Amino acid sequence: MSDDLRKEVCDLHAQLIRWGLVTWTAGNVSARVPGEDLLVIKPSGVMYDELTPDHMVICDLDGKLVEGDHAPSSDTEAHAYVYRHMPHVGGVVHTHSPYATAWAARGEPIPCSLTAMADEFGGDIPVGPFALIGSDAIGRGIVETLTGHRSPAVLMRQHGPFTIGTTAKAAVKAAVMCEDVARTMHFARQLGSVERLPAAAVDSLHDRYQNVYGQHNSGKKGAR
Ligand SMILES: O=C(CO)[C@@H](O)[C@@H](O)COP(=O)(O)O
Repeated sequence: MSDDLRKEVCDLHAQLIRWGLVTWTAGNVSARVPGEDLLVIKPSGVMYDELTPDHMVICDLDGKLVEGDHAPSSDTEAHAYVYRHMPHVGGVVHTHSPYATAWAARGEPIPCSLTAMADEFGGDIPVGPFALIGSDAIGRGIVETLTGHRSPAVLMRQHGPFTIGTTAKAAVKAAVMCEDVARTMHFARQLGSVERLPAAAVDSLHDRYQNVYGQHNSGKKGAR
């Protein structure tokens, strides 16, 4: 198990704090261990400013602890279920970011009315079913909702956002962008009615952003 992956997952937890996506110990980030039926995730209930790479625990894809001195995150089984059923997913994130969680509290999908939503989500951000914590029920809801959907984010009803990505960094980015558009759409809705973008525009914007935007063609590393 590479210590690099433990450090990467630990550092990504700091991004949840940086972008205001979590309070106290809420939220979690995991990464699939390449080539292994394993995942790396934070320990349950440990303060973010205490987290170190050594705190990160390794679990199998049934959510069972394989390596580590701490009990794994409460959401480990949910993350594990996603990895078992969505082979392209390399990272899963859960937050309680306030604006996205307010949409989840109402059980209302965020309508795709912004070019930024078309770029990152390829359409609305959908709502998944309410599910109790501590089993794979949340994972089932994530997979049911996101399978066949372009969005990397799902608002689990009356709970909060979960995001997926080909890497843990991509899943964190989706969580950051989910909260950003949730906030903007909240203000837009407060001040007036909103209209979805035309489907053809959403397709064009999503394709450009996913395949052209940034340094795709320069061979240079970009933020992505
Ligand atoms: O919302 C939940 C569980 O889904 C919180 O308990 C979660 O955000 C944080 O739990 P952990 O500290 O990762 O066990």
